[in-house]
Amino acid sequence: MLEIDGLTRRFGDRTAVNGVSLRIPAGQMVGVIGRSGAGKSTMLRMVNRLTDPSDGRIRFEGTDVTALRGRALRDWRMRCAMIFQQFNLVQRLDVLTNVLVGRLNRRPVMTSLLRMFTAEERAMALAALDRFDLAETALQRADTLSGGQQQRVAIARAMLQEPRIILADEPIASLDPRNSRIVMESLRGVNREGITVLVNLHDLATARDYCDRIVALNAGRLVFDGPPEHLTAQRIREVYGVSEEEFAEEAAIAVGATPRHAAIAA
Ligand SMILES: Nc1ncnc2c1ncn2[C@@H]1O[C@H](COP(=O)(O)OP(=O)(O)OP(=O)(O)O)[C@@H](O)[C@H]1O
Repeated sequence: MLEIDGLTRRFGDRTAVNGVSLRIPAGQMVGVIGRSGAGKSTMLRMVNRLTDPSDGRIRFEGTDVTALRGRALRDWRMRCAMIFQQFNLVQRLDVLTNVLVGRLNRRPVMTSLLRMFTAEERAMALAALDRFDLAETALQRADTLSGGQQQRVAIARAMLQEPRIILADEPIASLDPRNSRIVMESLRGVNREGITVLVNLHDLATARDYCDRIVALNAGRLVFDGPPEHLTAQRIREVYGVSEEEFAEEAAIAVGATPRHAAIAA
């Protein structure tokens, strides 16, 4: 269980996340939605402690994540893998090594990359690539892969961390509809193994299609928390004061993506 209580983050006089409380049982797939600047990224980054909260508490299975320091904080970050919109692969390294990077935080010093990994770890990395249909790309440089393939490599890398939670910040915003589907299916696949997934999405339809639960933020506050079927077009209008289409367009422009309905029409 991930417990978030009164989580708040201020940047100067701006409150990016404002008193958010959530209980997320292990194994849930939670979609986080909201307009640009609503605080979605800040919330995810606080869970992983890339950003420190100004107030409030995060607990995971009884451990106070907000108080972790040093080694314990590094261990938490390993258990709580992040996936980003821009994949964050090391472009000049091959795909296999990029996946093995998921094991690196277990090691004190970075020396020669490949020699540091055991045969067992390399087998794990290959199995992860194979699972996402990427085994044949293992020895290619990362920058020769398509965006969708790179994002799947990022998911494979996250899996090598043996995470309990995956935090995905707009993982499909740079992808076309087909690759978006493949990546969302990959995330759903790992979720079905019992890994909790929190995924920021600008596209409501995707959130509805893939998530068990939707959490909506508006100006840092939690304004909706429930199953996808409760997030009706009318509810969107009540919460955000705009139609679902306007919401989608605005959010897509903010993350530099194409709204799904526009992409399909194109
Ligand atoms: N490091 C920072 N310094 C100052 N302000 C910040 C910082 N990070 C975020 N903010 C501000 O906090 C608010 C929430 O930003 P955040 O990126 O979390 O929103 P978001 O919902 O993820 O938006 P988007 O979908 O546009 O990425 C915004 O007003 C943003 O400008």
